[in-house]
Amino acid sequence: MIQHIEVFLADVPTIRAHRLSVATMTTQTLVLVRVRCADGVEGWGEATTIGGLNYGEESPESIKVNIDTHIAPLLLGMDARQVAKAMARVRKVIQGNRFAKCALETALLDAEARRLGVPLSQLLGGRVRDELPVAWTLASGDTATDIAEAESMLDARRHRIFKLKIGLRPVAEDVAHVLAIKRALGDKVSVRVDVNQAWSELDAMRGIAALEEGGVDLIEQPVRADNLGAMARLAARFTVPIMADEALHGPADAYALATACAADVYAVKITQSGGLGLAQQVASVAQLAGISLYGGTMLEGAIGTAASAQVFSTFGELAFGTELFGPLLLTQEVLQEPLVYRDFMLQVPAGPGLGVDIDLPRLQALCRK
Ligand SMILES: O=C(O)C[C@H]1C=CC(=O)O1
Ligand SMILES: [Mn+2]
Repeated sequence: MIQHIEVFLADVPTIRAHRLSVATMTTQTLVLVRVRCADGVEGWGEATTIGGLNYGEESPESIKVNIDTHIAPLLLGMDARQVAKAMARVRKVIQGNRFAKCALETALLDAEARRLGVPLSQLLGGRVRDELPVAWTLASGDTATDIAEAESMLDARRHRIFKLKIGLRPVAEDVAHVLAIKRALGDKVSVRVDVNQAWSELDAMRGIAALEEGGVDLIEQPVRADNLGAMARLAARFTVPIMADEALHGPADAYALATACAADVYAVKITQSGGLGLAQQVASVAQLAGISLYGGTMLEGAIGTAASAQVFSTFGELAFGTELFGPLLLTQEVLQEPLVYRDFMLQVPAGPGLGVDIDLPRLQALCRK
């Protein structure tokens, strides 16, 4: 039986300022959910988002208050082992709140997989890979700093895929910044850009032409999420793949984007999809439509990153790898044993449930009082 649900908000400083077109982050607020069951088993989930309300329509505070006030009461007393039934109840009466739903589904599946002594991926059909390629985001705002950071990641054999955050400066300046980095790093790396919706369609036509010419491998969400027409025209016009990120909020969007031929690649995120099963449905739609996959992040800490890894490990195709580097952007560890990154890969945890264990005293020390 589901006995207790608790939401923790922890403000963790980042290792450096992280500049996106919608926000500059110097701390990340981890939103963690613990579900305790009557049989003594507990599970954890994460609903972390980016930039308060700058990126999406759920903030850390709204997620906590909505779970505490509206969602937890629906779940308390239900059979903890019937995860699908519990989530069906929540989905029937709660509109939106995808991040909260994802965290709760994660926690329930973590608990059930621990009970069964299997990795969470086993409850999702089983994994087809045990490690995932991991991109790093260069977003210091300074070209030379970004190049030095990338070189050190290459030397440490941690990352060889780099995503550059652009869209804040004029198009010509952003293009010069990206191409300087691409020239400095050469063909041994993959350089990609994320515009976070900042460009008009005209900006995008100019910017993408230059980036494609300069050898950039992927263009993420160049224009507004709701402008599927522009996404489709850009995808048809350019050879460099166009990736949907903010436009993708679960299977219905995946279907609409596929129907509109509005993306070549999907950035699948478990929170944006509304849960682990729904993220798998997004992948199924992509597979049916011939769209490639990329495992995205909302810069979650270790719990959300482990949950994402469990899901992405089940994807048959993952042509563009993942960006599951969230914990590496944070100055504080919340796990007893950190996730393992080596040889440009994240090892998908193999133990029961999420395969990671929270260090509760450490987390509590970081939590808002
Ligand atoms: O993809 C986004 O828009 C959000 C996020 C993912 C990596 C990163 O640096 O920011
Ligand atoms: Mn993005």
